[in-house]
Amino acid sequence: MLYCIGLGLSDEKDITVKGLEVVRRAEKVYLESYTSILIVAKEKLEEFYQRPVIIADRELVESDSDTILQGAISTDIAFLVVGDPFGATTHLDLLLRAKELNIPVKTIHNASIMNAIGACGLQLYNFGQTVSMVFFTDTWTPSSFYDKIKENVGCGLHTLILLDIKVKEQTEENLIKGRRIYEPPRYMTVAQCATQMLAVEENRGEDVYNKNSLAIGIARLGSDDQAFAVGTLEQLTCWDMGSPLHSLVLVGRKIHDMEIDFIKDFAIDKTQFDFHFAQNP
Ligand SMILES: C[S@@+](CC[C@H](N)C(=O)[O-])C[C@H]1O[C@@H](n2cnc3c(N)ncnc32)[C@H](O)[C@@H]1O
Repeated sequence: MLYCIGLGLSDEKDITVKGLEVVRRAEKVYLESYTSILIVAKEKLEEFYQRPVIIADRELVESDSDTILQGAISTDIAFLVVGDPFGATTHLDLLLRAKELNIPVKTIHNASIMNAIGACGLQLYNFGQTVSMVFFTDTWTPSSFYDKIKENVGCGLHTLILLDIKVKEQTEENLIKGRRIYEPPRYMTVAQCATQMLAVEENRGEDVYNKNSLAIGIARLGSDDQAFAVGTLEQLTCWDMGSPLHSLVLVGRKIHDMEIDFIKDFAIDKTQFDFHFAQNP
């Protein structure tokens, strides 16, 4: 059996009792390591689970999945995913391959950025499509997120923006020379996201949002030092929210008075909040 087990959002103790029971008896325990991270290192998980944990990078999960799946034909294999196994990235390719091999799959769910986001004070009912923001390069500034935000804004809905994670990146030179040397991991910040959003708005010039639009920066949701910062996109371009992971929510027009009262508490500048709120396009 292949068990896909959600680890929740913060540390080793977020795993459910059901999940922990499987981890303790599974033949092998893999940790998917490229779509999200916990605030603790793998060693901390191993100590708490009392089991060795094998890091599963993108290559192993997407191109070499049989290495994981062969074991699941006759034994129990635990595949750990930070957050919920079906929150954002769904690993459908792995599940389809398991199906082809007639391997039964069981999922043990957990909190995800997709549902815990309500902690920022905005109601899940009022969110539109979730979008992803990737790191722009000198030659690549994808803006497909913009059209989805435009649809959300058109309906007055909030937009959750998930931010890029780059692990095991290689320089052009190392890639060409086939060297397995990797750059340090990069996690997009709220400030980088706000900056890229404004650059795209300037290019498109459609005024879907602008520098006065209200947004909420979210950092390390679910951990003891989780942080929220409410401000205009312009304010957030230079707001430091500390260590990863970060997400950003663009606030929509459909907003209840209670949501307003709640988010006001996180305002970067409380004295300006009412003014900024009134200006929110
Ligand atoms: C692919 S998604 C997360 C999928 C994960 N399986 C889940 O259910 O939460 C990864 C992105 O979600 C956001 N994210 C995940 N956990 C977060 C957290 N604790 N605080 C803030 N943002 C988070 C970040 O933008 C991160 O780059």
